[in-house]
Amino acid sequence: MAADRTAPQAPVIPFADLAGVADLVRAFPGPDDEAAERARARDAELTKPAGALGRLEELAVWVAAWQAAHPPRAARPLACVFAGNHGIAARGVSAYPASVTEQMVANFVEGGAAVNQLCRNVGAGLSVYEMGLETPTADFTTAPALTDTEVLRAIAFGMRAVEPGIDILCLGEMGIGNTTAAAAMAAALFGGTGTDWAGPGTGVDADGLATKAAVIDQALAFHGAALADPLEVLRRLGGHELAAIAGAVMAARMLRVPVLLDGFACTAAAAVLWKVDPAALDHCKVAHMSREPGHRRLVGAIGQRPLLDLDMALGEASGAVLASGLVQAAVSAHNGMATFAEAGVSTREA
Ligand SMILES: O=C(O)c1ccc[n+]([C@@H]2O[C@H](COP(=O)([O-])O)[C@@H](O)[C@H]2O)c1
Ligand SMILES: Cc1cc2nc[nH]c2cc1C
Repeated sequence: MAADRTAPQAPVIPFADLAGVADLVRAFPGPDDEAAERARARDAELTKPAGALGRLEELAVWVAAWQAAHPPRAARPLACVFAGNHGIAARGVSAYPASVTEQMVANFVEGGAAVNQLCRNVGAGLSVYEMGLETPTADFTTAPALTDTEVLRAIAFGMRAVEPGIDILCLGEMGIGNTTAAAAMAAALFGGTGTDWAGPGTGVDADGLATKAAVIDQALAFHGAALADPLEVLRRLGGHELAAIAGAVMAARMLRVPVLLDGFACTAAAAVLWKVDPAALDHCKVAHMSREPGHRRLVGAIGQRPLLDLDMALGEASGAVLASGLVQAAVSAHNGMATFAEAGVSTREA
């Protein structure tokens, strides 16, 4: 399946500043308790020992609660891959040149990337958003990665990517250098040094890993106390695609679409909102545990337990799309199974 390619337009920016973004996050709607209760009640009637479908049962209830609907739906997943370039890539922190970001966008559009095949497998749509690839972020060791206007525009752009009518949103990114940005963001949000959070990314050698840790430490020292504000972490250390992911997470909450988060960079972008309000990611599940070592630490910090653990470290929404198949399985079982009464199966003995 080929991807839709969408060039950045100038979205209407619905906030005056980052404080307005934080206000919206703190005012997020909660889950629909009635839909969740209906899902739990139906689950208790289905022909299986109580709890025997394990986390699939919890997934069906979670989808109902955040869609505010019972029965839950999962037939229409949409994957959104945001692509951005990073000034820090010029510092030798990736195994690949920055030109690969644009080349992989072309590959997504042609249908040749892993995510295209994974989308085909679950019937997901795929939209690829180029976030001004000709304009990388500034090198965050000497300046904020994004200006105020750039970060607000990228958040607003990501918000617009959430199409009404979709059942599940799978978020992912493409951006050479962005595991360094993600590691810096994680260190700023949750403490620790470059060494604690840097990993191989696309496969840097020992020198590359040492460079990564060093640039993260330089960035933490350069930005200092300004990093106490989580949305400043996104602006100063993040990137266009990472801000867009944060915006998409926000819009999905408002539009009642459950979200699957992909690997390290995607989770780091979402973690900014968790730091604003720990309830902000309750409509999101980390889809898989990335092989990138910082991801394990990061998902622990935001209290998540990934659905899958397959030693993947690809990005491009691949793990999120795979996990959407699991959500579809959970919802199919929930909606389609017979109840004990319908099937004439004896219930548990008293
Ligand atoms: O999803 C992950 O956890 C993941 C781990 C390592 C690498 N990646 C992908 O590789 C790119 C970033 O790696 P790097 O080495 O350039 O920082 C970016 O396009 C990501 O989608 C993704
Ligand atoms: C080839 C390649 C494909 C990717 N997909 C997501 N990130 C990527 C990074 C590289 C280098």
